[in-house]
Amino acid sequence: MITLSHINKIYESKEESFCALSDINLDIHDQEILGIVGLSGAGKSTLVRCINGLIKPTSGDVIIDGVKIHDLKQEDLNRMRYDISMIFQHFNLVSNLTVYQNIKLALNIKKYDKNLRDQKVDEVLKLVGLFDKKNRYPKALSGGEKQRVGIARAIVNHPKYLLCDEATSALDQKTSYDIVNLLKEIHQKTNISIIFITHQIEIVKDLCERVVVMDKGKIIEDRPTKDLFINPHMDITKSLIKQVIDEPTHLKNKQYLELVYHHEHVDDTILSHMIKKYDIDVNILFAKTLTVGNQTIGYLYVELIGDNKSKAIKYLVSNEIEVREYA
Ligand SMILES: Nc1ncnc2c1ncn2[C@@H]1O[C@H](COP(=O)(O)OP(=O)(O)OP(=O)(O)O)[C@@H](O)[C@H]1O
Repeated sequence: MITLSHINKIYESKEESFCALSDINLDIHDQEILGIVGLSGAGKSTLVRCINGLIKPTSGDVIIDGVKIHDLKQEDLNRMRYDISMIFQHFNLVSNLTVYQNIKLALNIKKYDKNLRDQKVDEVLKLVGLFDKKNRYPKALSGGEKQRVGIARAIVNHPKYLLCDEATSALDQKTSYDIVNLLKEIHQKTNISIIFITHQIEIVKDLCERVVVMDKGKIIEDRPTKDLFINPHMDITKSLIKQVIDEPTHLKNKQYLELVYHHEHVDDTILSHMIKKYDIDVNILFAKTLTVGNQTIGYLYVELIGDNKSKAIKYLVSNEIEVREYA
């Protein structure tokens, strides 16, 4: 388990001091897939660099499997890093080495004999689907293939934790989802913990069981993914989710209600009951479903017209429909 306890990070320069992380407290459990989302500048990269020991927090502790990593000697910290691998937005491959050699580099830190090395590289190449391209150089690979090499290099030593820093941000949508599916497959086969840092909440929705939202160096929400999509508490989370729902322009500057259907056994006739019971007219503006993990959430955008509007809303809420008013 990784525990972050009261982490603060202040960047000091001659001109100013800037607080990039403020009292971060977080437990990352073994074998979980955790998403860390936030807008640019929220502090995500600083946080990930504290976790892998690349930067030292100004105060607070990073505790990995019971060990405070910033108290370790450099040699012990390096050994600890075998357990924490990382993949990057721009892949960080060595351009004058082949795919095979890039992956083999990661094995140089341990004393494997040549046969075992070849076997391990071949195993991960098959897992990421690049066995037939092992002798290519990075310039002859697509972005998605480069990231597959990055993933293969990161997992070849069987680390316990995989940190992904904006790992899909440089890829198109289809390739991003291919990488997400590959990470899911690796998680299933190896039980590695995955910490996925991104500004793309749509990626997190398919990959992660739990999501932490950061803003201005603080954690502002830490929730199971489905709960976050059903009932986001903070404005930043709401606006991130709205981007995924792709609200049409005709809703801008209009008063409307967002009805969120999430209960598995929600009764489909609730809306028509409400219309009859409270003599309400409903104008349906827009509808959308989102699949979060293996569950579907329905979003319905409506105007309610009638004298019993507030009673009608109470009726919807009592029937397990989340209702949010937008003006
Ligand atoms: N070395 C540094 N010196 C001073 N300020 C820094 C330094 N590194 C980062 N910052 C500041 O800390 C804040 C958080 O930066 P960080 O890179 O962690 O955010 P982020 O959420 O990863 O953003 P992005 O998604 O754009 O990479 C930013 O305001 C940034 O300007």
